[in-house]
Amino acid sequence: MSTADRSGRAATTGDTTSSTVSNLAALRLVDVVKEYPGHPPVRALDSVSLQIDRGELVAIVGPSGSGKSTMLHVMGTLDRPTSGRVEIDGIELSKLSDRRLAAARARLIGFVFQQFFLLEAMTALENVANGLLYSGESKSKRLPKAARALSRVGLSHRLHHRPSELSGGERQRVAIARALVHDPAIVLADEPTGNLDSVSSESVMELLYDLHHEGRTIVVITHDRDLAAALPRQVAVSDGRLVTPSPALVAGGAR
Ligand SMILES: Nc1ncnc2c1ncn2[C@@H]1O[C@H](COP(=O)(O)OP(=O)(O)OP(=O)(O)O)[C@@H](O)[C@H]1O
Repeated sequence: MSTADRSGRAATTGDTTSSTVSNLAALRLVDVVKEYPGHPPVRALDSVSLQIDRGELVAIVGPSGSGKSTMLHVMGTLDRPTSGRVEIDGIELSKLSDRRLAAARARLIGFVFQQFFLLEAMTALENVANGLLYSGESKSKRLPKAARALSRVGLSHRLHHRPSELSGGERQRVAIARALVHDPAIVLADEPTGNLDSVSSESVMELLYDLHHEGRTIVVITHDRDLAAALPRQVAVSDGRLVTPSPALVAGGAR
């Protein structure tokens, strides 16, 4: 699906019939609870319902221990909720087998992490092409797509550099290219500027903003209130609950 196909929010925003809400939604959490076992168990997410529409750039913001990482793991299907539903691009993921879930995750979601998670033995081009491994495409198709993704993030002059030969900001751009190369329904970025100096942070956030203007759906998880305040929508988390209700939920859209 093209980037343009993935977006298209503006035309129907405000119409909250359930079919329209589903068509608009890149991601929906419905009554999600996540408990970690223990004595007593820890309820890290407590009845969280949230809709993120296609083309949105959203900050999920909260202090340490509020449940942001747990939410990222549940949204990204890296961890299963104790109860509730997780839908991405209209597909309910909570009930899929582990094998199908891994395939859906690889197709639907792009991840960006604070620590970059690039492979040092590989060039930037190979690292980004790795984002297409699950697509089943041949290497001869993966490499030109990776080169285009690196060009999009301003790194066409660094294709054959290894991560250690790149600056922190450039490494994060490689990671963003890897997250985008398979045209995911949503990009989940966990503290994407957490390891960067202020200049690199600003330029990575500008890139995320540009990608949002091109129609990408991006969720930024952060503890940084200033960074969150600069994004078009903020969802605040406190003690595992949403402090700011999603507008779609207020309108009765997601239940
Ligand atoms: N594996 C686990 N087992 C038990 N409790 C956990 C586990 N992981 C997280 N928790 C608890 O769940 C709550 C939410 O943790 P989470 O890591 O999601 O918060 P966070 O907002 O991401 O914090 P930080 O910004 O410090 O990373 C915390 O009270 C934490 O102690």
